[in-house]
Amino acid sequence: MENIFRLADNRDFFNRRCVLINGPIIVGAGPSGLATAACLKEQGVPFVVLERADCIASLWQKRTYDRLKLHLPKQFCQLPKMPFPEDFPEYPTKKQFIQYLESYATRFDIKPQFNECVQSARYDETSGFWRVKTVSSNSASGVKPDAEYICRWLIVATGENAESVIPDIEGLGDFSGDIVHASEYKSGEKYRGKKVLVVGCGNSGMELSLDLCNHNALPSMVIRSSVHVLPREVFGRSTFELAVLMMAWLPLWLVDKIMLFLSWLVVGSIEKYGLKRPAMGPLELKNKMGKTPVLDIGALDKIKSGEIKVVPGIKRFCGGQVELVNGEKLDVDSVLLATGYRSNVPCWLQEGEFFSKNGFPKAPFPQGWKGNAGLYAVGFTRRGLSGASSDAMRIAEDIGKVWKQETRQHKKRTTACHRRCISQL
Ligand SMILES: Cc1cc2nc3c(=O)[nH]c(=O)nc-3n(C[C@H](O)[C@H](O)[C@H](O)COP(=O)(O)OP(=O)(O)OC[C@H]3O[C@@H](n4cnc5c(N)ncnc54)[C@H](O)[C@@H]3O)c2cc1C
Ligand SMILES: NC(=O)C1=CN([C@@H]2O[C@H](COP(=O)(O)OP(=O)(O)OC[C@H]3O[C@@H](n4cnc5c(N)ncnc54)[C@H](OP(=O)(O)O)[C@@H]3O)[C@@H](O)[C@H]2O)C=CC1
Ligand SMILES: O=C(O)C(=O)Cc1c[nH]c2ccccc12
Repeated sequence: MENIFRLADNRDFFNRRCVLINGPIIVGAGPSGLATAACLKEQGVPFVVLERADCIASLWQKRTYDRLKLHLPKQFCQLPKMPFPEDFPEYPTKKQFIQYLESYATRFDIKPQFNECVQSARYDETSGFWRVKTVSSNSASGVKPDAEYICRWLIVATGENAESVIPDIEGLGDFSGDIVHASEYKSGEKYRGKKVLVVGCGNSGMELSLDLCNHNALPSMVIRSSVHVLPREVFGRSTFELAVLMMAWLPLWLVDKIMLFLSWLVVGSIEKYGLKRPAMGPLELKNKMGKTPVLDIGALDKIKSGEIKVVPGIKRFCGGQVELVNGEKLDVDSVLLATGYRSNVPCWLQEGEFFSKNGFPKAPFPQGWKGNAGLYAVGFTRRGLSGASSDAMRIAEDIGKVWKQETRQHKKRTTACHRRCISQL
């Protein structure tokens, strides 16, 4: 690869490969990393993408269930510079979305370095470069040595869902049945006839409970606090699209009130089924706390019919039983943890100014894409794929400007000088 230079003495004390990258490093080959890579290509900026998994979009390919579909209409989920194929439905399936991402990577000739997990990254004030250390995992093509990359720009694209959240609940470790996080659930097939406790009532908890019903399992869903459930469509129009249209004219609080009124018209009152609504409106809650409202695709009907039982918070697990905060005890065969995800940035990025302790940029959207010293973040807007696309375009334009200026100047320099720059590192 022309944008990678091996340093003269290219092994460190731990026998790590030391590699100088001419251009930015993108950490993560999910939709955010791919979108940024495509936009950089257009700007003529070379880059390297490092991905811990052995494929692109590993969240979608390896950590989601079979029946998953995009829950926002397709126009809100496509990446920059390449629309979805016209024959895709309004809500593409997971398979279609992955197919789209594969063709996206091919179209923009994006070839990530797979099986390389970024273990640490820090800015070296003295040299003015980022030092990025990776650990390689074994791949079909053999064992790669660990590496240290050195670069001017670091683009964090590891996602809001990098790690699964496993709650610390008394007795969970000793539970006698099987425990699976939503990210490992594929289908309800193997739960047929089983009593399944689904912990959590976000989009994952709701959709897994629905899938369990469709496979004749017996789900009980834990709702420990409150939740906004909105129908995915109102009167044949996407609820999300209606909200976006209204946001152009009306203040957020009013849009929230209208959304709740429309939801009430379509699904009626949900309180009588054990679902308490948060005090804050659905869009305000998403913006302020990052909590996504549930866009219902059928779980609510199953709750109304009693096929999904709603239960309050968990006190403890005891053998094959769960004790709830209201004192009720339930026999449980399996536990599904639909307890959400977290960013992994604090585990590897040695930086405390731009990113906060929760692994998200401190500045709210639309400011959280650019930090200091060549640091960028894409896909941490809590606005799904459309937020990632808007970050990606901003980042590429920003780096592209500097790149063009510098390459113009660089052309005037001699090759000898170029060599001197590298050997100074
Ligand atoms: C079940 C589910 C359904 C969703 N549905 C929608 C939807 O319909 N519409 C929507 O807009 N959004 C949706 N989202 C939100 C989701 O965040 C986006 O769809 C999208 O996947 C975000 O892309 P990303 O590239 O930022 O993160 P990811 O897709 O998570 O990609 C990040 C990549 O970084 C890699 N990585 C992580 N850490 C490291 C490391 N240290 N070193 C190297 N590589 C690393 C990961 O392996 C991964 O491949 C959904 C999320 C989930 C969990
Ligand atoms: N395209 C699609 O159709 C889908 C999209 N998604 C998206 O993926 C992202 C993640 O969603 P999801 O996985 O649902 O995660 P969320 O973070 O949205 O929800 C986590 C849920 O787990 C609950 N919870 C956490 N810990 C406990 C505990 N100890 N006891 C009881 N309940 C607990 C939370 O309750 P509390 O609120 O009280 O903290 C909350 O209800 C979202 O952005 C979502 O929109 C997910 C699935 C499908
Ligand atoms: O699916 C997700 O997690 C998203 O973040 C998509 C999304 C962005 N803004 C929203 C508002 C309501 C429901 C979903 C989303």
